[in-house]
Amino acid sequence: MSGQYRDYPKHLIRKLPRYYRYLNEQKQLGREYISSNELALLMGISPSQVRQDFNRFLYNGYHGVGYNVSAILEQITELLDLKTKKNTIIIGAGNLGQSLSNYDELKNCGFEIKAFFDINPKLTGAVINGIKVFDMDKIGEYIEAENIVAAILALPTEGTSEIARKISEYGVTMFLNFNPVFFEFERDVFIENVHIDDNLMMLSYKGAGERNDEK
Ligand SMILES: NC(=O)c1ccc[n+]([C@@H]2O[C@H](COP(=O)([O-])OP(=O)(O)OC[C@H]3O[C@@H](n4cnc5c(N)ncnc54)[C@H](O)[C@@H]3O)[C@@H](O)[C@H]2O)c1
Repeated sequence: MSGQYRDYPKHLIRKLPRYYRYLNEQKQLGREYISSNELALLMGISPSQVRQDFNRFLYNGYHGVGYNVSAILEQITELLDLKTKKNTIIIGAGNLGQSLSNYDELKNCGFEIKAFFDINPKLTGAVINGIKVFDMDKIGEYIEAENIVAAILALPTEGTSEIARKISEYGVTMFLNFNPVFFEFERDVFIENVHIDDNLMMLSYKGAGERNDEK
C-alpha cells in the first residue's frame, strides 16, 4: 500500500469492503454508473455521506450519469491492496478450516492458501481441497521457506495466542482469527477477529424485538 493511503481515515477504510461488495454486485448486473442516492440506499447511509466519502477520498468523477462503477472498484481494490498475493496458511484443518479453504473470496482478496497445519496425526499428510496438511512441528520452517505472511486461526482456543506469537516471529504479519481469545502484538502485526456468535446474538435480539411487537 502506498504511503498516502495510510492517511485515509479509519472510518472510511472500514466502509470500503461494503462499498466494494455493493458496487461489485451492481457491476455483475451490468451497471456502468451509479448515483449517490442509489449507493446511499444500498449502504444504509445518507447520499451526502456518500458524496463526502467519494469527493474527499475516493473517485471524484460524478458526471450527471453517476459514479463510474468499474473505476471506483479499481480504486478500492488498490486501496485495500487486494491484488497483492499473500501466501497464507490455515491452522486447524477441522470443520471450519476445511470450509474456509473452499471459500473463493479468500483468493479474490489475494489470500492464497498454501497449507493446513494441525496437531492431529491422522490428518498429517492428507490433502483437503487440494491443500496439504502438515504437522505443527514443521510450521516455522514452512513459513520461512514459503514466504507465508498470513494465517487463518481455525483451531480451538487453547494455545491460540502462543501459536500466533510464535509464528509472528517467523514472519506472519496478518491474522484472521476465529477464536474468542484476545491477543495483541507490540510489533506491526495485524489481526481481524471474526465472531459469528456476535451476529447470532444480534439476530436473536432483533428477532425478539419483532416478536415482542407482535404481542
Ligand atoms: N468465530 C467464529 O465465528 C467461529 C465459527 C465457527 C467456529 N469457531 C471456532 O473455531 C474453532 C474450530 O472450529 P471447528 O468446528 O473447525 O472445530 P474442529 O474440532 O472441527 O477442528 C479444530 C481442528 O483444530 C485442530 N487443533 C486443535 N488444537 C490444535 C493446535 N494446538 N494446533 C493446531 N491444530 C489444532 C484439531 O486437530 C482439529 O482438526 C473452534 O474453537 C470454534 O469455536 C469460530
